[in-house]
Amino acid sequence: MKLILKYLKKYPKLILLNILGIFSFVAVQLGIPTIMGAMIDKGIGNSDIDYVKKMGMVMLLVSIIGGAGTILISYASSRISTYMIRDIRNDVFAQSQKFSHTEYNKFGVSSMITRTTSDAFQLMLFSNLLFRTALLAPIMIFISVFMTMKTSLSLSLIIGASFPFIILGVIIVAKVTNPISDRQQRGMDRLNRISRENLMGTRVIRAFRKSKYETERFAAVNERYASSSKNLFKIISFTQPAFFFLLHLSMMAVFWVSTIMIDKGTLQVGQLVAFLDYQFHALFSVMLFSMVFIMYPRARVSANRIQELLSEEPTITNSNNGARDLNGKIKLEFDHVTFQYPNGELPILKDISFTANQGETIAFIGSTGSGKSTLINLIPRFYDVTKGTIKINDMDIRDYDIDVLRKNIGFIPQKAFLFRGTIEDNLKFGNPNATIEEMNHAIEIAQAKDFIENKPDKLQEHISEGAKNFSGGQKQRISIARAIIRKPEIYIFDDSFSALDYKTDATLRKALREETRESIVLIVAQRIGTIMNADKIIVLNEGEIVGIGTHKELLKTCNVYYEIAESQLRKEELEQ
Ligand SMILES: Nc1ncnc2c1ncn2[C@@H]1O[C@H](COP(=O)(O)OP(=O)(O)OP(=O)(O)O)[C@@H](O)[C@H]1O
Repeated sequence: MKLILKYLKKYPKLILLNILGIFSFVAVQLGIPTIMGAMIDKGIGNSDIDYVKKMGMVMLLVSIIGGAGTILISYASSRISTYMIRDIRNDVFAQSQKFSHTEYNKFGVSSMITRTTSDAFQLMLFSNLLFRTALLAPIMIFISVFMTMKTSLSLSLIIGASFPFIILGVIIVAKVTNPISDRQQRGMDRLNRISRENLMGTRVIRAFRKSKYETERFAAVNERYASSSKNLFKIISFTQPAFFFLLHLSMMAVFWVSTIMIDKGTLQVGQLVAFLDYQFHALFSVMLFSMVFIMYPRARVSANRIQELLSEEPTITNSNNGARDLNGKIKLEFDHVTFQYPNGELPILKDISFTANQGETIAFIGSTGSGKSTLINLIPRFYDVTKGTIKINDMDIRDYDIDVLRKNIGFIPQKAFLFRGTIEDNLKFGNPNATIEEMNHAIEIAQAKDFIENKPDKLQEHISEGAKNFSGGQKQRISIARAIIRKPEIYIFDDSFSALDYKTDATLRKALREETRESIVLIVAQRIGTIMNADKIIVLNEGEIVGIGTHKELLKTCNVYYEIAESQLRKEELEQ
């Protein structure tokens, strides 16, 4: 509810329209039975056709006003709920942009998608119901109860007797549905997760002939989801017939008592008609109001899940008044850096120290899982160090404005990720103001010019979702060009040449050397050939530096490096 109230404040005009609609609706709905009662008793009872005509006109006018009120309620409530959910979705998305990898790992991508889609939708349904009925129903209940009592006190006691049963029913339903709603939304998370995994891993699933297994796995999770939804709808759908049963029961009692009263002359037929209408409004409004309480637990689960995202404090925060400039010649320094993943038990990097100066190429090599990617992920602050400091130009990177820090880094990830759009759109992701010359220069260095020229639409060639219409090597080269366009101070290549053939790899690195003369280049690679010309090679083993030096120095001083080189180079190359 707090979440809804917070967003509601933005739309005072629509709230006002909603209230206006509610009041005209209430006045009309509750005015009509009085007019009807008078028409029957004074008009039909006295055969006064003029009176019936006059009251008929009044009734018509009142109905038109009532119709306008209903339209106003629908207009205002649907607008408020739609805008509100739009704002919530925007805020959740903006918040997710602030999240570091730690928060992504904590929530899981699938759950974040469910929260912005399914949970937001649940909240929209509930808020729509809320704005239509939350104010309307209590006013209707209050006035129609008053009118029933005014029409006949003894008959109203009969209706009053059904109220405690309705309230008790609502409490029971709310209590029972709360845990089921929670299970249902978590089931939706699981469904999303499996769908995503399957859609992304289709080729693996087919290659390993696991389609049947995956279909069964999906069906099992889907069945669990359907079962909790079924239980929820069963309970909710049971409430309406139960309510109407109570309504009819009380109507029967009213008819029974009123027959006696009319016989005795203490009640008129018109009064009975008006009473029945008021009774219907009173009980129907109670039912509407009950629906708010019945739907509330489900909406609360969704609201809590959204609120949990919105109130999550990102672990990586931007320094207040962080430095806006890197100042002078670029220098990067790791000073006794230790790092442990928030969900991990042991440090992945231990006491890492090294310095990289402007114009230098530093390479990282080591067995898989030795911590190479983890190390370079610390530089753009995807994670923050656990101990020690990373400095750029002698200042802790946490003291820089995070945008300035990242603007100066050209990051080329292990798995090239391209967005749906054109090649040009993707290049401009690196620098929206890049000119055509700059783009051509970047694709030339990235050795992407030839294949782009061969595409029918050149730079305008369409990239499909997940860049499925490009090969692994082509994707890598576009993602390298995207980083070059930024002209960053620090280049980070995380195994970004792995999908290139040896010749392209060598030509690309040669062209890059010219381009990056004024920058620091950090390269993570598995191939010795890719890094042997680096100014400094850092050998990692189980998160520790076990060797620093040039290729030649390391061959002599570092066993781990020698073993890697031995497995990849010919004997003569080793002895050179
Ligand atoms: N998000 C994470 N949460 C917890 N542990 C992680 C996470 N990412 C990586 N690790 C662990 O950190 C260790 C180092 O992984 P990292 O990816 O840095 O190795 P790497 O040297 O780059 O390996 P590769 O050459 O195979 O890419 C591994 O044991 C891995 O399981």
